Parts: sequence; C-alpha cells; structure tokens
Amino acid sequence: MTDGPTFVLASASPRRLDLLAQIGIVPHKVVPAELDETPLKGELPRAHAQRLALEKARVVFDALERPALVLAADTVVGLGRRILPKAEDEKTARDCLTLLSGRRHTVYGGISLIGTDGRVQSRLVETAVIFKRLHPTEIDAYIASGDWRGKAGGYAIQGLAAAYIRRVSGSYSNVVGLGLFETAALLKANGLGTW
Ligand SMILES: Cc1cn([C@H]2C[C@H](O)[C@@H](COP(=O)(O)OP(=O)(O)OP(=O)(O)O)O2)c(=O)[nH]c1=O
Repeated sequence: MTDGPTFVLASASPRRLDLLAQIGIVPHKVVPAELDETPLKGELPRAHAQRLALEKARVVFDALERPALVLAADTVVGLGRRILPKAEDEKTARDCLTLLSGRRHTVYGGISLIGTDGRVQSRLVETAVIFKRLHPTEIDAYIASGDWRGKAGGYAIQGLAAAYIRRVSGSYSNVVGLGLFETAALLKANGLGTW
C-alpha cells in the first residue's frame, strides 16, 4: 500500500483480506486477534457482533509497538434473538442449516476502526438473508462440500450455499465478512483509499 497511516488488519480471515483487496486496500500488517468468542449470557446477536469487533481491534491495537490504524470485524448470524455458532464440525453445520431452512435471518457485521490517536469508530451492518426450504438431501450435499467449515451460521454465501439463497437484502460483502461500503467510508475518513 502507498501513502497514509500504517494500516493493520486485525483478522485471521482470508476473506476479509480478499474483500479489502477488492477495494484496493492491502494492509501493511495482518495480525489475528486471539480472544474468546463465546457470547455473554443473554447477549443478543447485534451486541455480540459489535462487542467482538471492538475487542479484536483493541487487543491488536494494544499490542502494537507504535500506534497504527487498526481494523477488525465480526460476522454474526442471528436468528431472532439467537446467535448461531461458527460451524467447526458437521453436526453444528447441519443444525444451523436445519434452523435456517425456509427462513429469514439477519447477518450482523460489527466493524471497528481504532485510529492512530486511539479514537474508536464503529459501525454495525445488517443484511437480511432468506434461505429456500432445504430438503435433507440438499443439506447432505452441502455438508459433503465442507464449505461450511469456520463459517458463522454454517454457510458461506460466496460458495455453494448461493444455490439455496433466495434473497439478500442489504450489503452482500457484509455477509461474506466485511461490509465494504461502510469500511471504505471509515478508511477514507482516516486517510486511506483512493476513492
Ligand atoms: C455467513 C457467512 C460467514 N462467513 C465467514 C466470515 C467470517 O470469516 C466467519 C465468521 O467468523 P468471524 O469470527 O467473524 O471471523 P473469523 O474468525 O473468520 O476471523 P477473525 O475473527 O480473525 O477476523 O464466517 C463467510 O465467509 N460467508 C458467509 O456467508
């Protein structure tokens, strides 16, 4: 990347790096934020996404040798008041898809940017997603694909699951992992980007 402040992406997600590259941003550094992502008792999806994005940015900012611009995000699949887990095994992925089948859910994207002066700017992006009603054989096929691994809610809209998604209202990039419209505006306000 060229001019502007040193920019650090606080993420282990290759998707977030790809999404930033899509708008011409290549971080100087990528530093994963290690933290416990377990929801707090009674925490709602929206609050969870906001809290984790901020905590990820904060953990990485606090560990820097010298201040830089730090961006972090968190993607949460919310079904009503419920937070669906990140699928790390087949059973979890299957349970998620069964819950999402034939229903509308919301993908909450928390975004936090900490400026070189330590000032925090946060955004919350919401996208509504509607799955078709899934036949058990469709769920089986999806599980066999492995596409669900590590994904919030057990699916990835950028992969095979697109065949099952009837409708998306709002930011598509938010579902993939980082709302680009909101991120671009934040970065621009902090001296990055050529838009
Ligand atoms: C719903 C959905 C989620 N996802 C992904 C985006 C995120 O990587 C993941 C949600 O987990 P996150 O905790 O948001 O991110 P992460 O653990 O992958 O990376 P990090 O915390 O280090 O930044 O699910 C998709 O790729 N496609 C989708 O359609």
